[in-house]
Amino acid sequence: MDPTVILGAGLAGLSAAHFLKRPWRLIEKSDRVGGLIKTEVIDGCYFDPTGHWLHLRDPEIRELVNTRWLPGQMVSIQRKAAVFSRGVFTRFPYQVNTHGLPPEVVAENLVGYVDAIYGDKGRALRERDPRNFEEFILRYMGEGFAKNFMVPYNQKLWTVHPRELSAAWVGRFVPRPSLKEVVDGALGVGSDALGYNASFLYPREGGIESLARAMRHGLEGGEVSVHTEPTAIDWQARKLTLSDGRTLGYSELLSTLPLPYLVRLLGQGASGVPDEVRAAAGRLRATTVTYVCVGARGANRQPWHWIYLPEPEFATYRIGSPSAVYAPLAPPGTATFYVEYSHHGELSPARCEQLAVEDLVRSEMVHAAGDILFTRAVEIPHAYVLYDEAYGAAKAEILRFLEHARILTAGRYGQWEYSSMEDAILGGRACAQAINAR
Ligand SMILES: O=c1ccn([C@@H]2O[C@H](COP(=O)(O)OP(=O)(O)O[C@H]3O[C@@H]([C@H](O)CO)[C@H](O)[C@H]3O)[C@@H](O)[C@H]2O)c(=O)[nH]1
Repeated sequence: MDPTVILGAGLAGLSAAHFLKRPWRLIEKSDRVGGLIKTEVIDGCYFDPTGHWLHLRDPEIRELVNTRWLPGQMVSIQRKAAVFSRGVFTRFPYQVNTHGLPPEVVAENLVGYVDAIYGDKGRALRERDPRNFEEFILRYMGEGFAKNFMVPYNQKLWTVHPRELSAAWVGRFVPRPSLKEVVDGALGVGSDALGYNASFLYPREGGIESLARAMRHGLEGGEVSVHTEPTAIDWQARKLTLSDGRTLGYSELLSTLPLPYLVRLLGQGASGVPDEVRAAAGRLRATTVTYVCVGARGANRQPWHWIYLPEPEFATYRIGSPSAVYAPLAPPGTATFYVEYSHHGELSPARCEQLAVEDLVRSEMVHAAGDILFTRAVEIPHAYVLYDEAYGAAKAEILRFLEHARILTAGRYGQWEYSSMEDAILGGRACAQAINAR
């Protein structure tokens, strides 16, 4: 019998292989498994593709990570994140930590919040569901928070105005503060533990890629092929053509590849895809993120694990510091950073490296440009999926066809969604369980 074929050996693909109870074949284009769970070492400094901190909620996944995949090798870290705005650092999340900002900004945020939640001004929005992300912000935070943080920050992150996005992705990721939290935060007596990532896990050694390596090491019942990718999928014949020219039959197919790319592969197979599915794939959009890995002379000047930069004077939306999160990620006397740039179309690596140096110095994360030891820009092609007007219907059209073609998808790219590492592991598990039950 042909194996279950899994396309892509990121977390979702590795997880599916782990949970499958039938023979499987895992196909990965790159030279190693992990997808974005990849750690590069530059001059003794460890860099993941931006922040890859594990927040685990599912008991089975927590148990697997802590006792099977990386037993005794995870460190637990309390988040220290901040916002840099109006020349001061305030703690993350902005909406419950405004103490320290200029008083007129604090007042604008507070008055806007009270108006939105209790006042006449917010009544219309309170009486219906938000039609877009801007309305969500205004409904749950008010005009001050919108103007002073949420709109400018999210515009940079998503590359489009929040009114062009729905709020379908916000879930646990965007805190909706209570009055007490907002007031406590304005007075500087709030809790530091709000939000989904108040604490997180990270491997003691080897960066986040250790997790992918450990998952691969524990796999049984199948075969991993790296340096291999499909060039066409014939869904009626249940066959893939591979980059080396061979064909591979499958009994079940699970794809974790970016959804538009999967549609293209199906279009290149003998069975083809309907025009409307191809058109739907063309309507799916995502941002590209270029992050710049930076090493700087001297210890970290700031304690922050990462900072958010809402103001347009900074081209970056967020700067993170692996060495601040976990000191062994850099040699003693070196501070490391990832500086993130979101864009559509061309933004050259050289330009990002130049911007990163300017942004690091102006945000006071690094003392002077002369302290920079190295910069290296890396591009993530589909970093954040855009939940724009086309998103819901286009994705539904594609998923309907995939169901008809009996192809499952999982993961941030396979499901074309905004989600966490744990969500990818859970998605892989759900698909494996569905296949096991067939
Ligand atoms: O003060 C703030 C800052 C941001 N937001 C909103 O929260 C949304 C989510 O932000 P974040 O958690 O940073 O999003 P992301 O999915 O990119 O998070 C990954 O990166 C790390 C870490 O944040 C940086 O390394 C995190 O652990 C990962 O899951 C954001 O879109 C803002 O709209 C806010 O409400 N208040």
